Amino acid sequence: MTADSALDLDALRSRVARAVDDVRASAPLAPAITNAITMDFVANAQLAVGGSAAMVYLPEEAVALAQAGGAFYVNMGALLPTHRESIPAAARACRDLGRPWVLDPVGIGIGGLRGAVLDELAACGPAIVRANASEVIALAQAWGAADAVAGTGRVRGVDSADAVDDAARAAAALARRTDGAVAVSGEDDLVTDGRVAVRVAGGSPLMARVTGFGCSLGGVAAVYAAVADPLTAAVAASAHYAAAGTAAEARAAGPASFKVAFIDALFNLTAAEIAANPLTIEEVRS
Ligand SMILES: Nc1ncnc2c1ncn2[C@@H]1O[C@H](COP(=O)(O)OP(=O)(O)OP(=O)(O)O)[C@@H](O)[C@H]1O
Ligand SMILES: Cc1ncsc1CCO
Ligand SMILES: [Mg+2]
Repeated sequence: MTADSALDLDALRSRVARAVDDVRASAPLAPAITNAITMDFVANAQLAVGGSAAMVYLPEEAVALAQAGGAFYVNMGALLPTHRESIPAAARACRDLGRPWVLDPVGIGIGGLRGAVLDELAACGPAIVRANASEVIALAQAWGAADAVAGTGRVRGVDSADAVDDAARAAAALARRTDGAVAVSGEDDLVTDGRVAVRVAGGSPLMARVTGFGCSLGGVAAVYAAVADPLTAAVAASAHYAAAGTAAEARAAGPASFKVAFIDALFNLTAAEIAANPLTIEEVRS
């Protein structure tokens, strides 16, 4: 491994620290179509890391914000009829503008509308897919990116039924299919561009006891995608979340106070502290 190799961990940490500084210096707008359950958490997390938030429902407004923003976030958590038009419209606008966008295919497999929308998104190349293990496996299968995968890809509502390691092959295949990055969340996160796999440790089990940590992580990944390449942006978001989760756990009495301490930690951690979060990097063997 050489000093300037893509596998060089010090270089990756430097890119993460620079992304943190760049977001705080430029406050990029990362507009979102996202679910109403966790919308408040998504917007507040985007603001706490230094970005800017704006949520819309309507197709025309989604296209306008795709033009105005540095990157766009699409979260399919709880679909309404308008999302049949607005989500593909936003994704197509981003593709045509060359604007990075982030997809969280929450609850893939529930009902028919999600499948119809995801079929249209397959041609729009998300810069980052951010999801839990079962959702990553299911999306890789839906988009024809993985023939033989471990795990079930069966989502239990919006929670994962699979471990992060079970989604590793599907994530790498999906990243090669989208020519972007895929971030699988869980106890340790796995971020891959199909060539390298970065593991992000740290965080807290309390992050799974509050709804919206994954949704808001996707919104923060979009903020970082406005200033950095997809792999760096996804690692920066996961490392920022893990470091903030570790810090917040030390102050929390339970899930509610943990969420408050977590948003404070997103805001207060230094770029060096975020870049120092436990990371490993390895080559993907296909
Ligand atoms: N046991 C754990 N230990 C450390 N970090 C965790 C743990 N469980 C989840 N996390 C972290 O919580 C965040 C969200 O991951 P999770 O897999 O719970 O997302 P999700 O299921 O999509 O969440 P949601 O749909 O509720 O928004 C990630 O940053 C992940 O690293
Ligand atoms: C609980 C829940 N239901 C639909 S979306 C969502 C937020 C976590 O994904
Ligand atoms: Mg989720």
